[in-house]
Amino acid sequence: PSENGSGGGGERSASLAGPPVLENSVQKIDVNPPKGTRDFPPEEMRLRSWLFHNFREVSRLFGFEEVDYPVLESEALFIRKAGEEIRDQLYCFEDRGNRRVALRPELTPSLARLVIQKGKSLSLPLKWFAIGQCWRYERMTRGRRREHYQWNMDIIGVPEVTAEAELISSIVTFFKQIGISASDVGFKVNSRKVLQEILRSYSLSENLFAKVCVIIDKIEKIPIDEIKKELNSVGMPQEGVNKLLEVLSIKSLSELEEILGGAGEAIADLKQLFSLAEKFGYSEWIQFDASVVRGLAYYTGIVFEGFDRAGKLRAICGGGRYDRLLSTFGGDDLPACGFGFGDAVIIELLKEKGILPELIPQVENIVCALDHDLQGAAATVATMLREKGQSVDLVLESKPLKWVFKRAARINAQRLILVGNTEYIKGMVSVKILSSGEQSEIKIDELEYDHAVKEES
Ligand SMILES: Nc1ccc(Br)nc1
Repeated sequence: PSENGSGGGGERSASLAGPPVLENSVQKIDVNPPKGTRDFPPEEMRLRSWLFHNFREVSRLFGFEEVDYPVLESEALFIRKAGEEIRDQLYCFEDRGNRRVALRPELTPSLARLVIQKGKSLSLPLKWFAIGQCWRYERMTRGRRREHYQWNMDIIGVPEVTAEAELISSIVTFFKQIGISASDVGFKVNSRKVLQEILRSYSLSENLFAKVCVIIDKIEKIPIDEIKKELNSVGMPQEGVNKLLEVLSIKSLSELEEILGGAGEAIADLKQLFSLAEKFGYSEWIQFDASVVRGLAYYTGIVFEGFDRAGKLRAICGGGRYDRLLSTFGGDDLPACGFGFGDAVIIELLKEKGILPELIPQVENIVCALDHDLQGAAATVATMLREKGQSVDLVLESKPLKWVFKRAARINAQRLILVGNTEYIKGMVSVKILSSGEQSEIKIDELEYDHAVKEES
């Protein structure tokens, strides 16, 4: 409540009438963020900024351009009928214009929408990256988060597996850049074309494909009998189910080749990817795993996921080829592949490994007037330093020196600059290097000051 009293009738001073009574005495609001969401106060924001800086640095190294889209999209962008969890948990609602809208659960459909919108004006290949907040509405029974930030990298217009190899290389680069090695994490790599070839060999219709992938993706989350039941329920005959489950347990490409024969695209793609991995220098990071299909309906080819070798955490990142997504929105198909990398599991991994970065607030100068009538001079000194690119925490009110030193230590200032009368009239300020304690008087113009400090009137 403000000191001049607020609420009905004339102004009242607090001293006369006791604490001000707010009109309709508003109930204290809940100061926590909405369920499943996070605030980012300075310490947490430093870690997030560090993570995003590393995402951006790798994206720059790979020549990707940054893009972004509205967090709010038409619900239609995410309505897929393959039984995905991401669909069941869509954060959707009807807006005041009676439009069905949703907070985006992922970024790829927005990318597809923008590519269709831009159409022929785009010169391929596109290499776009984004870091965006994504949402889900999950019953809080599981107490899981409802928002996270995802780094996405996508290559549009390249049908060759070189695109997937490049994307995995970018993630390897990111891991190495933050101190994670191939002994900490790996990538499980597969191709959905394996499944496609099996469905074809049982002359099962292609529209089973997405649903079967979504079911298989749950293979480590629900009992195998449930998996079989769901596969049967979407129309897979028992014989096909058994063959499928047999293929999922294959451990090597040569074994896969025996089962599928050497003519299929699945084997060719996977062989090319592993050969490229050799050339990129990240062979030790990847392994074939026939059971990996990922849970998004639109993947059509190579899929991969980053995992922690200790087996304690959920997938760190995941991605793959999605050559048919654009046509599901009425656009002309373009070859496409990409990945999503969330901001949560990676932090858990860094904590597990004990390699979270130590991020401290940093400011070069704290400037303080030693008495109130020098506040203007202090502002002038601060401005001069800032114009030279120096960061300054300017003390904005009269404070005892003890307070100033305490604040200087808390914000980790490198230099304390005191504007005091005796020095000031000589055009000087007192400078203390806080790490060494070394103190000296410096001419203000030697602080790279480019115009005379005008006498305070
Ligand atoms: N898709 C999605 C969105 C938000 C969170 Br938290 N997790 C997954």
